[in-house]
Amino acid sequence: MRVLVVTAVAAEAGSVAAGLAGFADGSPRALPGGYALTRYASPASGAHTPVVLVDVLAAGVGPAAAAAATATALTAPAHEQARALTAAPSQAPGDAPGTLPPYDLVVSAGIGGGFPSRAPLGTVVVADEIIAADLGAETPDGYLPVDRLGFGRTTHLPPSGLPGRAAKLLEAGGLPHLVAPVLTVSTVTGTARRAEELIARHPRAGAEAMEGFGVAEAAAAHALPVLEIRAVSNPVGPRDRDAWRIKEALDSLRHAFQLLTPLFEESP
Ligand SMILES: O=C(O)c1cccc(C(=O)CC[C@H]2O[C@@H](n3cnc4c(=O)[nH]cnc43)[C@H](O)[C@@H]2O)c1
Repeated sequence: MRVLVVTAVAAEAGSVAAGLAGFADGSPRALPGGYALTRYASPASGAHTPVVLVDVLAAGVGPAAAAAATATALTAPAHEQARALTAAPSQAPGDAPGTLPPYDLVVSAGIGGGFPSRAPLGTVVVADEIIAADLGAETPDGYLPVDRLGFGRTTHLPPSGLPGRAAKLLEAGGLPHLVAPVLTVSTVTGTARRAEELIARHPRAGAEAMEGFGVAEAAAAHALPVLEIRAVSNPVGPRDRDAWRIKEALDSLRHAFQLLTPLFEESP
């Protein structure tokens, strides 16, 4: 299994990496465009245990940065192979030194805002839908998402069963969690009115964050399955910076990845 985990910032990438207990830490790899990812490899614990490679990438904040960095990471094998073939034309692409492998699963991970009645601080929300919640048009009759305008889509679905398998692992580890839609927004919610609007449109939503849909768009362009994992750092609602619990959320994120590693040994 080869997994690409995309976070927004280095602190989130650090929590993901710290959760990959027992994994060997590879050196950072430079990608085109100035991106860098770090590879972690599971220990080979037996002849029949597949080695899991997890690449962790800090992509920047927001859906556009997330999509750009994820797409770059997903096309890097082609870049790397082309470069290796130019250097040594007789070499088969799969054997090229420095070749980055393709991936089996892409995961958007980080902290996020939780809708307080269902995802209080510290809860880990596993997305069963990844929804672009502000990609559309305002009209006198209300908001219209882009798909209702006849363009593109606003929802990506993880493979059926995968969020449930993730939830079982979190349950077994005693980590508070919820399987629910995660909204992707370009503007962090800062009023009760906006939070109510979002809930009216997406009554099952558990959390909001700023990258999931961008990561999912890039994964979909490469026909790869996607998952989103968010550890709640603050409530969605009126802006209150004193209410942020970033350190605790980063710790929940670390714990979540510690518990989720068996998921990466199965195919999605
Ligand atoms: O200035 C504020 O009021 C404010 C409130 C919450 C978060 C921010 C950020 O700039 C963090 C963006 C960063 O973290 C994720 N995140 C965390 N909480 C939320 C949230 O409530 N809504 C949306 N995104 C959130 C996000 O994915 C970004 O990577 C500022």
